[in-house]
Amino acid sequence: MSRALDAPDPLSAALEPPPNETPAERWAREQAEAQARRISEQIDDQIKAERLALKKRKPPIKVLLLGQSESGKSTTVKNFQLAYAYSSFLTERAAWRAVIHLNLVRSITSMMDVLTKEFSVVFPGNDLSSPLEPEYYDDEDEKESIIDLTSVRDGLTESHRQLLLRLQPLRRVQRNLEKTLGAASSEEVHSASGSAAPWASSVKFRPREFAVTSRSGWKSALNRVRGKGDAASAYNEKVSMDRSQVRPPRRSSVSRVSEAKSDPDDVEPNVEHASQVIAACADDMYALWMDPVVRAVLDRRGMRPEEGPGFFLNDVKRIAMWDYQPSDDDVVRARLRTMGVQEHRFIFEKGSEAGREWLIYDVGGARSLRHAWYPYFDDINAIIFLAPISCFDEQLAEDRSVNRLQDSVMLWKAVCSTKLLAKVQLILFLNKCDLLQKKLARGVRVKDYIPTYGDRPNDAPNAAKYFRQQFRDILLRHSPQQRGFYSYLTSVVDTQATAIQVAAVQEGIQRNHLKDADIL
Ligand SMILES: Nc1nc2c(ncn2[C@@H]2O[C@H](COP(=O)(O)OP(=O)(O)OP(=O)(O)O)[C@@H](O)[C@H]2O)c(=O)[nH]1
Ligand SMILES: [Mg+2]
Repeated sequence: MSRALDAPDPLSAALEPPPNETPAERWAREQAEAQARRISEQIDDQIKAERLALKKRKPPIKVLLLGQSESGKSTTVKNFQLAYAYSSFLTERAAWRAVIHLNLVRSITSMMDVLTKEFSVVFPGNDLSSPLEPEYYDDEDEKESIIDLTSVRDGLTESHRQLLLRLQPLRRVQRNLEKTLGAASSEEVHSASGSAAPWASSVKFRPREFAVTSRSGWKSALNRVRGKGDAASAYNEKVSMDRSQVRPPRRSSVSRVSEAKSDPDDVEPNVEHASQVIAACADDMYALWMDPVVRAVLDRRGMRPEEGPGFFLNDVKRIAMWDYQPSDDDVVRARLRTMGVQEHRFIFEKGSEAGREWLIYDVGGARSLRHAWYPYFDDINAIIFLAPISCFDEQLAEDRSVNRLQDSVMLWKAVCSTKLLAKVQLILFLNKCDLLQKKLARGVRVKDYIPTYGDRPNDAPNAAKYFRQQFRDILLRHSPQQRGFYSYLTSVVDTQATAIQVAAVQEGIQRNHLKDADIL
């Protein structure tokens, strides 16, 4: 035992200063040791602070946007982006150009479809067939539809027929843009539409079981065209000097546009080519939209592009320009369908909630996509439910036997009565008030579609009040436990008015969340 104590301790031996250390060496060694100690203490402090911050970190507030297709959910997300994440809004803005071009072209081709039906086949293949060379057209379908335009009716004249002929290349542009942007750009409705609220009629749904979240949101569609917009504007700058010489797409100009296509090996349809054709068709698109005879035909057929999604015809000249860059308002009004469930992150930079993260989930509203909602119900703080109240006289695209307002009401009732959502704050946006106003002003009567409306005045304030009351009654009657009714009359394409409402909603959700967390 005494021998063991007498033996040199290997640890202290290792820490001992070297033998024969000079005073200068000793000073240097002690300085180095002090510095090492300081660094080690700093690291310890940092680790402690990080641990503390992790403990204190506020959990994100999660908000789910619900409502039928075209109710305005994604447009509401854009309003949140404008208010709280403007830099990410700006980053995406240029990429919306292709979507806006597609929206514009689709309005024109839908009008062309209606007008084409107005011409009947009287003399197929006679002298009135297309004045343009057959090889001008890109494919057989286009040739067929042209040859059918052989007579005139209802005030439509030969000049209208010529206009339609010159606009034919837009059909190919539409197909190419749809192909480039992917499934979200299509408004195609699948026949197997499903019920209003699939989770309410089935017991097989379990929270989070099938959750598939795309963090990128509409970015996946926009990313396909990102960068190409920049290339397009560079190219457009180059050719804009020559713009006065570019005629509407008669054979010569279209072939010139085709030649302008970047690379013969590039088999991908591309947005640059689309914008060349669109620019070349600008005057004809404008002429078609402004033509009183055409408007009368559309009116008779009950077609109102100005009340539909992605309406840009009033801005055709600006949007069809070579160097067009979307404005904030253009982006808000652009229509791109949501597929699946998309997550948007916001981090608040100012105020007492600085650093708080918000997750906003935007869902696809078509009936066939609603089964994907349920997995998000178990872990959510608030739901913003969008009910477009201008749709009282319209049918669901996915099931023509169902009135759109009726579908919203069924959906609201299902959301209110879902037990899993009993404690979730519900905020109702009675949306598209601007369209409601226009519709009633042109004489559409609510009571013709909603008999219970009775003889109340047929104006927007009274109709909105009545609809609000109906939604309120459902919430009170069907909620599993008592909860407040928060509602807003909105037109979410009006970014100024919506900014105020979005701020109120954000504050309301936050207050409710803090109250729940027993902080207030
Ligand atoms: N005039 C008018 N148009 C609106 C309003 N809200 C939305 N829109 C337009 O309606 C179209 C559809 O809006 P979205 O926000 O894409 O609809 P959504 O609910 O996300 O639709 P899905 O993604 O299919 O579920 C867009 O073109 C919007 O610009 C509104 O209050 N007034
Ligand atoms: Mg959407």
